[in-house]
Amino acid sequence: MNMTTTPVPSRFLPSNNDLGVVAVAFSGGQGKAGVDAGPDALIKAGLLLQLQDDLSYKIHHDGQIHNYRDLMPETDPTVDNMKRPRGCSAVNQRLHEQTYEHAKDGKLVLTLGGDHSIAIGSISGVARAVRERLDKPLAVIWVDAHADINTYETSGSGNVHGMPVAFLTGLCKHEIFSWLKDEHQIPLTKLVYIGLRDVDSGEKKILRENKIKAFSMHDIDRHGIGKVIDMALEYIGDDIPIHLSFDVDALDPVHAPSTGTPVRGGLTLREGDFICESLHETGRLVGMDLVEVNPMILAKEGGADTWQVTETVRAGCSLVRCALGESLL
Ligand SMILES: NC(=[NH2+])NCCC[C@H](N)C(=O)O
Ligand SMILES: [Mn+2]
Ligand SMILES: [Mn+2]
Repeated sequence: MNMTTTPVPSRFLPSNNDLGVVAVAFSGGQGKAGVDAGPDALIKAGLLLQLQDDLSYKIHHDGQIHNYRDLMPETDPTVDNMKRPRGCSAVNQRLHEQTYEHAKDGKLVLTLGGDHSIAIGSISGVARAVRERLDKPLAVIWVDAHADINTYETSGSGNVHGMPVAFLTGLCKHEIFSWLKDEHQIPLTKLVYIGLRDVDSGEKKILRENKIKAFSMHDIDRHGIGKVIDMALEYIGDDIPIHLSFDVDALDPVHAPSTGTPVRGGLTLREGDFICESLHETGRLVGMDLVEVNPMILAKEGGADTWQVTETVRAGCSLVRCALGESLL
């Protein structure tokens, strides 16, 4: 271990298998219906029972799948190229409080989405707790086909699920999101991407100009997933807690077809699980998001129980179990 770094105090780390769960039925960060049904599909597939019975977690879940309808404005017109900005902001502000409440007593926090815009709230809430308890920033490993680092100025779609990293790192600020405080930001030097293969040209410029660490599918092909994880963890350093934000579209559509923006040429099931297992092994994982499971997306092709939905939900459950300590032997 590098002698100049202070290890993360164990009093912070999730030690007693307490797991805070927040289920977020939100789809307003993008335009396709159905991603709000993701958490229900994951929970109905038995995810929380598996975590409790097989992995011995004490689950702290309010039993709800939050749609935050009380927070939704009646009309939510586009502002500065952001679609449904007020709903996105209000949901994330509430979610921020929910993940913060769990993380502040040292619980590991699992957020089930929902589209990826919800990482604005889930991650900033965990980052706030880490800052208060440890006076350290939070590192984020963002596993995704996409960089989700558009600002409202660079975004071609106007969908906020393509912007969460820009908000979380402070590259993008907006008065509608004024509750998001600078001190809960993720430093650009503590952010690592894995799995990228569909990055917009404006995003490439942002990645280059800010020297953001990113391992694309090309890098995974070249080095193998084991080496890529080693390099990612070395880059972050061994002295801070880690949040894993896993967009199911990082997996190849062969394994996770039921998602809104699938991109060919992605991770295998084992590569995805391996990333999660490796982060569990660090002992420094304090939060995880699993997002963009959309059980409705291919349903029109033969009812909601198509093999595509089953496979995607199974893959999502497996990723979470691996991040929370399931091992092969
Ligand atoms: N979380 C996601 N699946 N994001 C896809 C983003 C796609 C595109 N880059 C956009 O900004 O609209
Ligand atoms: Mn994606
Ligand atoms: Mn994403």
